[in-house]
Amino acid sequence: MSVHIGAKKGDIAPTVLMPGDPLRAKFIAENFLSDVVQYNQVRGMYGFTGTYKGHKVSVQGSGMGMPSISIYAHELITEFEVRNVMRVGSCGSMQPHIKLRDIIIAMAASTDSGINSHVFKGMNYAPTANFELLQKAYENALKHNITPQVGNILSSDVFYGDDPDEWKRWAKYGVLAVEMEAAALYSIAAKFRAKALTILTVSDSLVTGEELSSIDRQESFTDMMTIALETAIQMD
Ligand SMILES: O=P(O)(O)O[C@H]1O[C@H](CO)[C@@H](O)[C@H]1O
Ligand SMILES: O=c1cc[nH]c(=O)[nH]1
Repeated sequence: MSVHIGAKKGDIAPTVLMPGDPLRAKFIAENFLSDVVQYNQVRGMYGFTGTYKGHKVSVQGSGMGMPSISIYAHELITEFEVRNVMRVGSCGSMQPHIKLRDIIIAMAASTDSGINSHVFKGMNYAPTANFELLQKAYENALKHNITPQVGNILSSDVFYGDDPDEWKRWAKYGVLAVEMEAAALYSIAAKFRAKALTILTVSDSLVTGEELSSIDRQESFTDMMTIALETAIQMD
């Protein structure tokens, strides 16, 4: 057991899907996995292990924001020998051509957070996805007739900011969308030589102001879940 994950060694698969929402983790386990065992309910941050097409896969909620995902990613990798982590999250589109429910694969994650500038003493580290996971996820998306947007995203510390136009600074430089965890996940995975990827579904548009409901965010992003699971079983 680690401080925040109440599992025994061996309870968690080497490849883990990580939604921010623990109820999205439950949805994935209940609807996509067989022979499911719940290994964690500490702090309500559910974690499950099951099989997908005969391969062992786990799904672990990360919570919202970089401090939260940092704790879970650190413990998964350093205490449970997890080697591949795929975040499956929601995001807000910053580009007019990226619409609600589109899929984004985050090749890189810019950030407004102080976490890495603290570690790198003010210099700028570039949190980057693992290429093997990215390539496999992209190909699996195409096989399912989904064409994902691939590029740079913003991992922000702020959901409700003061400046309603702040996002335009990032959009001007081609950043596709905003979420709140990928930069920390990529940095921690790199530090411990694990592989990480973030796949996102657009739940809001900062361009148009459209947004999906919380139940949609919890249960309806099945294309993203399928891409991640198809990729997971190629990592055995
Ligand atoms: O849907 P999840 O995976 O939680 O991701 C996004 O949603 C939350 C904000 O509503 C943040 O965690 C953000 O990154
Ligand atoms: O972090 C997030 C997630 C979804 N939508 C947003 O606008 N921000």
